[in-house]
This record gives sequence, structure tokens and C-alpha cells, in this order.
Amino acid sequence: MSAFLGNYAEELIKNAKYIATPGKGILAADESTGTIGKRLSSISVENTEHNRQSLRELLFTAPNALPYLSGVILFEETLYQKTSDGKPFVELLKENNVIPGIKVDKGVVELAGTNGETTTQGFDSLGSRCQQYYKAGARFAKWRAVLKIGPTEPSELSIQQNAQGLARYARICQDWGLVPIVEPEILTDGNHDIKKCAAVTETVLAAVYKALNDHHVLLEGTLLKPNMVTPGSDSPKVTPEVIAEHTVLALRRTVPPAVPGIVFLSGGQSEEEATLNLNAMNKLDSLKPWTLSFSFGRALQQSTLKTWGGKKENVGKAQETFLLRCKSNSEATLGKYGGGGGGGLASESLFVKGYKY
Ligand SMILES: O=P(O)(O)OC[C@H]1O[C@](O)(COP(=O)(O)O)[C@@H](O)[C@@H]1O
Repeated sequence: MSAFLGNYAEELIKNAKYIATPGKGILAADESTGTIGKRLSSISVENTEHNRQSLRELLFTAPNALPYLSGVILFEETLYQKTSDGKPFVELLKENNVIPGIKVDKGVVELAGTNGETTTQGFDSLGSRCQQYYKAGARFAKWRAVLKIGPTEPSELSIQQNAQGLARYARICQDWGLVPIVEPEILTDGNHDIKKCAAVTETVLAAVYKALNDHHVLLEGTLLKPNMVTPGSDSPKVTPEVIAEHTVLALRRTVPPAVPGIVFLSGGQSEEEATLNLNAMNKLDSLKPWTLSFSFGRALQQSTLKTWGGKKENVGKAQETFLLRCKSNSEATLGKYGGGGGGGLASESLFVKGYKY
């Protein structure tokens, strides 16, 4: 291990452990300018810096919501933004014991020679960007690798390239004091059954943890952000209990107990589905050596976004909607969600076939 990691090891372990506090989770508000543009256009709001700031301010100032969060992932622009009263978002989050995080990847590109598989960009000046983000107050980072299930996918090439990329990113972050969230997302597109998703998830995670070891990553100072194990989007649905069993089994077989927390992505599930699935996992009577929590983007924000609709007069109502999602997911991290947070908008599917972020 390099000398640098020695400097940060304790801090990395402390921050990763804090983010994985049971009862708390992560708000993924790190949509890149293109992705947030799609979300805003769904409510007929223009993709301007002012409107992006307004949405993020609505989320970060929602009364009573922050105690349910241990971290918020920001996009670079948001890391330097302020509330309309002039308080830096980073300060606001820190005062409320929420750790600011930063997306450091630069999106995916096609892996040439494959059938539409991808690899993630963002290594150029990654070390110096991490230093700047640390100075600006970020203490964790996120990098998303994307894999797909198909007749011959994920290919060995894509599994290896994405695992190596995640591990190299993770080690660079740790050298500069940022806890890396390792996100190998396997998309739900397809007509495969849950067993296929379980098998692919195991293979991908096994490759990721081998690569993390090869790159000398301190696992205690990392978090994993995986997909839940579900049937493909064109297959019949199964219950949260079945999803929970398959997901926890795949994780037990591949994720070392040294990892403090596993924070799921929502991947196009409806808000209510994502919460019920997380709750079922935490209710499962099985040894789970890590905290199982959330790092949802769409499944925390969708009904809030619709309730807001870009109108000042709807901010209060939208913040109440956001609070309900945060509280429901907090309960789900403890296996104590009783349902009922799923009326109307929260049950709408957010899945978009062939979704490009
Ligand atoms: O393409 P982008 O802008 O990086 O966004 C990808 C999004 O996917 C996530 O990793 C997971 O989001 P979901 O929970 O909506 O699936 C978010 O953190 C992020 O905003």
C-alpha cells in the first residue's frame, strides 16, 4: 500500500462506517447535466443551472428529511452551489451530519468490438480532481460501471474491463481520502429469469472483489452499490421475499464481511417496489455481515419531482413527499417498513427500456 493511504486509512474507515449507519442511507442526487435534463423535461422544466439548483435546494432543505440520510452524492456543479440564502450546499449537509459525496466518473462509452457493451470513462486527472473535491468538502465518491444481460453478455471482456476500472478508480480515491462507492450495475433489460440475474451478479461481483484485492484497495473504507437481483424487465414479476432471498444469497457468496455497507441502486423500480424489496432483505433471517441500505436516485426523487413540477408554490408539498420516501426507506433498512408509503405516484414504474443515462 502507498504511503498516502496510510494517511487516510482511519478516516476512510470511519466515514464508510458512518455512511453505513443502520436507519440511514444515501440520496443519489448526482445526475449529470444530460440525465437531470431528462428528469426536468418530464415535468416540462427547462434544464438551466437555476432550475437544477432549485431542485437540489428543495431536496436538501426538506424539513426533517436529512436525519434519514448519511450521505448525498452530488454532481460537480452541485458541489459548489449554494442555497438561495447563500449557504453552500456542502455546509448545509455537514451541519446536518450528512456526508457530501461526488460523482467522479464521466459516463460510459461503447467497448469497441462488443455487442453494445460499455466501459466507464473518467481516469484523466482523476487524482487531482479527487484532491480538489476533498478540499471542497467531499468525503466519498461514486463511479458507475454498467453491464447487461444478453445471449452472450456480459462478455468476459466487459466483466474484466469494468472490474479493473472500478478497482483502479477505488484505489485512486482512497489515495486522496475519498471513500469509493463501487457501482457495478447490471441492467434489468431482458426476458431472463431471476436465476440468470443471480448467476450474473455473482460472477460480476466475484470479479470486482478480485480486482479490488489486486489493486490493494482497503475494503473497510469502501461501499458497494449493486443492483438488486430481479427477473428481467420482460419477465413476470416475483415477490419482494423472492428478490430478497436471491439478492442476499448472491451477496453472501461474493462480498467480504470487511465491507461495511451495501447501498442499492434502484435501477428503474418504482419507489414502493424498491422500498419493499429493501425491507424484505433486512427482514430475512440470514447472516448479513454488512448494513443493507439505499443509494437511490429515481426511487427517492420521482414522486417529489412530479409533485414539484417546477412551481414555487408546490415546494412544501414536494418536500413532504420526499420526507415520506426518506422515512420509508430508513424503516426498510431496519426491516420495519409497514408499507403504506406507496399511494399513487410512488407505485409508478420508472423503468425505461434501453434507458440511456
Ligand atoms: O448517467 P448519470 O447521470 O451518471 O446518472 C446515473 C444515475 O444512476 C445512479 O447511479 C443510480 O440511480 P437509480 O437509483 O435511479 O438507478 C445515480 O447515482 C445516478 O444519478
